[in-house]
Amino acid sequence: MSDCCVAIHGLTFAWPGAQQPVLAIPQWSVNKGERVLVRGASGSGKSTLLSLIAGIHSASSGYIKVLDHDLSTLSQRQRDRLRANEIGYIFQQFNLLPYLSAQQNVELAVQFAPARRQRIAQRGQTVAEAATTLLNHLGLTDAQQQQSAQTLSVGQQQRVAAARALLGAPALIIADEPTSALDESHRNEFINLLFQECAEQGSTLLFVTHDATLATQFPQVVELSELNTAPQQGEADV
Ligand SMILES: Nc1ncnc2c1ncn2[C@@H]1O[C@H](COP(=O)(O)OP(=O)(O)OP(=O)(O)O)[C@@H](O)[C@H]1O
Repeated sequence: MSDCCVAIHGLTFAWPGAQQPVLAIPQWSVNKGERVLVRGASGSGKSTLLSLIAGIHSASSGYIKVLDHDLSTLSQRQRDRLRANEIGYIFQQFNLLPYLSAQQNVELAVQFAPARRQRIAQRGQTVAEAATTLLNHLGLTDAQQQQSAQTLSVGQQQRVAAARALLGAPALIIADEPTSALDESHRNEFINLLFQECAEQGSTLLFVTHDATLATQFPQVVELSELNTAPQQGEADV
């Protein structure tokens, strides 16, 4: 096993029907345990890049390796399994199930992820205990953990989404602009908690945002425009 968590080589990706690729990344890698911020303007392809790394969409050419697995050689089922076991995804809109409690939302993360359940068992915890531990660390009270997700504040929902991504220590945590709805102090506090939890369980963090002010929080910052050689919107006809 190499030190690489994500390795990209000669990647291009065009949406069906598009004349130009939205992404063309000759080379990029993220090592295990790193905390990387990818910054890019709205519409520059950040979410698209994350969906390719997560194996939700497939590259048009080139390869993406996640934990040494070349995604292009895996079947859809194998990609789904790799994503379930090794990638925790924090979505921009959190994607919580509104009528389930915070605790139930978190526990759902490992329902189809045997490797994540196994890592929890190896720590001597049940899934419910591990979910409670994470929600406690992320600052939700016992009462809040039993509330339905729809009755929580945006900041609390965001912490539930983070706990769901972290449960069972996936190798890679992907965060797609999860702080856009927060004020600066809550945003910084959330990022620090995320760093602590990733460090504790050895997860790599890949965080994308359009917000340049977040750069000071991260040990590594990458501008998507420096990775991506595809013509950006408005450049194609120049
Ligand atoms: N499902 C899709 N089908 C076709 N085009 C898409 C699809 N999703 C995104 N795009 C296009 O791909 C480009 C990049 O979109 P993407 O959502 O990856 O950008 P982003 O940097 O994440 O933007 P934002 O910061 O606003 O979320 C945009 O031009 C967008 O219109």
